Amino acid sequence: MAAPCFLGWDFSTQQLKVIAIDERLRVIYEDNVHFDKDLPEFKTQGGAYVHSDRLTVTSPVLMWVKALDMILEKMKSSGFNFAQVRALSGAGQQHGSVYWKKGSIQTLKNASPQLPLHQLLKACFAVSNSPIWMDSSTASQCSNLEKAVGGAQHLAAITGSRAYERFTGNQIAKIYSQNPEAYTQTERISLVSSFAASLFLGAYAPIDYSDGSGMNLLQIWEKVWSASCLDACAPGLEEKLGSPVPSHSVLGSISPYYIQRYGFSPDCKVVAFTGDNPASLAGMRLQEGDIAISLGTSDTLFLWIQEPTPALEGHILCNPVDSQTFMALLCFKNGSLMRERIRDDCASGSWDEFSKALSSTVAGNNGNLGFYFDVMEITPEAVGIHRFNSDNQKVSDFPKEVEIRALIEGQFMAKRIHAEKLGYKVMPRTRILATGGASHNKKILQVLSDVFNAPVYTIDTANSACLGSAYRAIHGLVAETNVSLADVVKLAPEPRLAVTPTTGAEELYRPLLKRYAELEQKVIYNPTSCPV
Ligand SMILES: O=C(CO)[C@@H](O)[C@H](O)CF
Repeated sequence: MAAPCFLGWDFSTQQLKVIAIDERLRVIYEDNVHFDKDLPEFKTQGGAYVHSDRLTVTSPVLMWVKALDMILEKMKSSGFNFAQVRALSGAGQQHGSVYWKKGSIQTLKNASPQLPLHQLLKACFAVSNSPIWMDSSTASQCSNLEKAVGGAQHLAAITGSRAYERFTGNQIAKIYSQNPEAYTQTERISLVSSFAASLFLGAYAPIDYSDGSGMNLLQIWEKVWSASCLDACAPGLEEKLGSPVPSHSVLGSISPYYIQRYGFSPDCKVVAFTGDNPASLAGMRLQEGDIAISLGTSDTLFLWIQEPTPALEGHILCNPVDSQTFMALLCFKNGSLMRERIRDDCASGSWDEFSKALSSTVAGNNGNLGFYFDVMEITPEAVGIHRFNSDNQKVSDFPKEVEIRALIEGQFMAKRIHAEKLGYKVMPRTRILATGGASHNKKILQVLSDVFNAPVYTIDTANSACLGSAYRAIHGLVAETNVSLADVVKLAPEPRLAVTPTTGAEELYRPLLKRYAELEQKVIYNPTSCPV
């Protein structure tokens, strides 16, 4: 009898990833399908289409379906034994939404194992290009929603966030107003996470509390849909969403399609999928007092919170591993794509040269500060590139190595400033847990450690959302017996200490952080006049 294993999936912005772990939590298989490279027929950039208005951003839903076909075929041809999979769970980029056309439930349920999913489902989506988290085109829907519930702070108090353009309720409202026929033709609306779970379940999977907290629709305290928010977005929405469930829920057994086509066991359980960031929290085994930083397409900061106070900035979500507590999330849209653009422009596309530039410039960059937002930034709302010299004078450019340090110091000072605005205190026991592509670069992590004056740890794999999903697959099988995720993952590799703060870092960055916060007020996007 093959040793049992557990699968974790991550339907992220740029790729689909899978990780298999055994009962001792050792990684026994990893694979991915990169959307741009492996599915060139969709012609995406970074897995998405940035539309000509520079605000609308979508991804083709059939690309995600075809990526799953491809990765399962890669696993099959590599001889992966699907029969050993006891349970699977997964993650999806948050806020994105999928619109299942009327009648699709039958196609899902009766999928013929002779055909790949992308052929079976090609007529199942009322909206072929799903809005995703990088979209900033729903400002009018956001103001309508806030007005309907009594203002931004009220909406934050109910749903954990004020209205954000990328949040799903506002995206649904836009589709309802601009494409009413598609909305009428829609029998089910999924998040990317619950859409992915539906593919494995062969039925519509429910939205989990944690990813559902990223929609401006869920009352995060009672964990039910807010009627006033639903009504403000579109009619008949509750029926299209279905009821939300705790993130550790076992949704059922895997669909017969996978048993017949790939040899999965009929006993393989599907555990609710969740958002990529909540799954990362599980993958990094975040504890209270830690700050987790996911350095991915977007840079995301998140912390474990017992008693949140929702604010006009950042987000409070239901905690994916303990539905009695919460997590706080701060998203910085200009993350790895911004770092890659500066690497290309200032370090001839080489991370080695990029790192050398960080080594050759002094901490604090002689007072030069920069704000780097190629796309409309979320935290704060600002766009464009803004450089200031040590006298706070705006300058049009920096020498290449100064530009590189200004980018990295600016990105991390913004994170500390906005985390402390959420009421987070960097304390002596604070650990920074870094994951994502840039967490492999020690020079970048050294700047992070110095700006926060805290040690930085990394986990063995940058795929924390994937790993967290595999951990949650195991946890789902025992959660009803009140076993905590921490108990389930105690055999997992400990986070590894990567760097500690340079002596004097706190004194050096304290005045710079103050200047950065003041200058940030000057670059905030003000639609009535062009930013500074
Ligand atoms: O918008 C975000 C979180 O609010 C991003 O981190 C997406 O989840 C990335 F997929």
